Amino acid sequence: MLSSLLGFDLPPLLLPALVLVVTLLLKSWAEAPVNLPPFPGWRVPVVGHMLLLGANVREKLLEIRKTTGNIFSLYFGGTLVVVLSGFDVLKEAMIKQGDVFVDRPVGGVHSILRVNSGIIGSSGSTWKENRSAAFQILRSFGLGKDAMSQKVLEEIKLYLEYLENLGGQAANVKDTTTCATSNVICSIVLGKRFDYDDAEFISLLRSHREYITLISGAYVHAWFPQVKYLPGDFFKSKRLIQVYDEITSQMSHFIEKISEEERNGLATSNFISSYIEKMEEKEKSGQPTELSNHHLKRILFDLLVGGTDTTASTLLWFYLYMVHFPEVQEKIYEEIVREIGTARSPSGQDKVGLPYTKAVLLETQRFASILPLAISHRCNRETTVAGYTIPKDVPVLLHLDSVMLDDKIWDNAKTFRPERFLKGGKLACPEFFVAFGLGKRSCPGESLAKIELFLVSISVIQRFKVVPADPNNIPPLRYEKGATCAPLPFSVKFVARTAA
Ligand code: HEM
Repeated sequence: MLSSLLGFDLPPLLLPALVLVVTLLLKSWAEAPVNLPPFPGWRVPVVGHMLLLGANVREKLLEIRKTTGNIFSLYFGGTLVVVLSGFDVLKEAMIKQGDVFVDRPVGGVHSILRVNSGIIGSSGSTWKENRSAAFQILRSFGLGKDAMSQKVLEEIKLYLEYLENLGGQAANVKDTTTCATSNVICSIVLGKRFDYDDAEFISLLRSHREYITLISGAYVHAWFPQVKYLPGDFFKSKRLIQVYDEITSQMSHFIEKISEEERNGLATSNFISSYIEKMEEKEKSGQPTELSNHHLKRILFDLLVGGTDTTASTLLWFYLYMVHFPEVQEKIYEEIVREIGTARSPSGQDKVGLPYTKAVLLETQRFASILPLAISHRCNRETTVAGYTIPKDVPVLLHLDSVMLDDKIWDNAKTFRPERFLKGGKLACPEFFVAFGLGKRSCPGESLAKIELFLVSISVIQRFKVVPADPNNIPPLRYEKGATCAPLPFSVKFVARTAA
């Protein structure tokens, strides 16, 4: 009938396919809740807006913000997601309605990885009790106090020795820098550090990085979990689960080892023993508790993965910027010479001074914006933000990039200019600096990260000049894709200042 109307024959499957597409479109329109934040374009059946986002999601989201506004909706496959951009909208949601946006999404990738546990992946009372217990224990080990600077300085001594031994030769210091930052956490959590050439530990750290890279592509699994049943591993979902299992089994191994040392009276004081003690005390007293071995395993994962890669990536960006902006490096060195000199090593007490160096570190974090979408949240009841309705249980992305790289906030945001963090020679960090997130879930490791970044950077620049391996071929300012954006692998030289 249709063929005779058109005057030509339709391919046999075209008509049913057209009917299916139209039905899916009508169904998705009919189902869409009213007054949602606007969409940037058509929702394609099955894939939603995934094709619109393309391969460079980071650039695309910044572009969508320009055309669609500070709050917009997207469909990742069949899953509705809301993106919050710009400081005012983020503040309205994360600060003014902190309790509504405090939880993490459930389902999709979260259930595949069984991650509704520990700190980063949990919600509700599990999250509250475990985050509070973990950071209470970390504070008892000196987090946020001078004792922490001491631990960091012990590691820096060995890190500087390693750089010295490079003898000014070009090197990619990624593994060692990651190992050094991880050692600071390991010394508290496990009561021990690892040598920079410990192949097993380096392999564990590389697994962490692989996990961080793969998890950023995890939305494919979130909207289409069945991909794990497809032959092959095109979407890397099987590899993601494998890496996750490898890391968690390593965490179980750490717990078993410490428990055994504890039984044999050999354990030095550490986070694991303190957590188990806290958990047993609560159990004995009959108090209901969400502390458990299962959560402990995931907390170790959170602290080692969350606390290592972020700090190490920031330090790598710092080295890269020093090579790109040698005049900034020289100003840091002049400040170090003026305030500390070259005869003594930096100490925790120096953190009250060196405003220019601290401004450079803030600018490094702003410019690199290593967690462009933070970690996804969930709206736990229907609410309104910027006049739009966000339905209950919708995953919410915090578009930190939109704040850190906003020309309206930072004059000429795409230029590296540490002076923007100085006022009358003093450090001034405005509330728009959201590298550690904002609201109830903001980074609990901020004080540790800041002291590590500060002490490592001044210790390195006091002793070495960071120069390009090849002055005619400076490594580009490009990032590796992942949940955190580390710079692409690069080599530089650490030339001893006395020889420079
Ligand atoms: C430069 C270094 C770091 C940066 C830029 C950074 C940034 C962030 C950001 C943006 C979040 C997400 C906030 C949100 O969900 O809204 C976060 C969460 C978190 N960070 Fe950090 N972080 C750093 C270092 C650390 C360190 C050293 C530790 C460990 C001591 C740590 C532990 C955590 C944990 C456990 C969470 C999850 C908090 C929760 O879900 O309640 N981070 N961090």
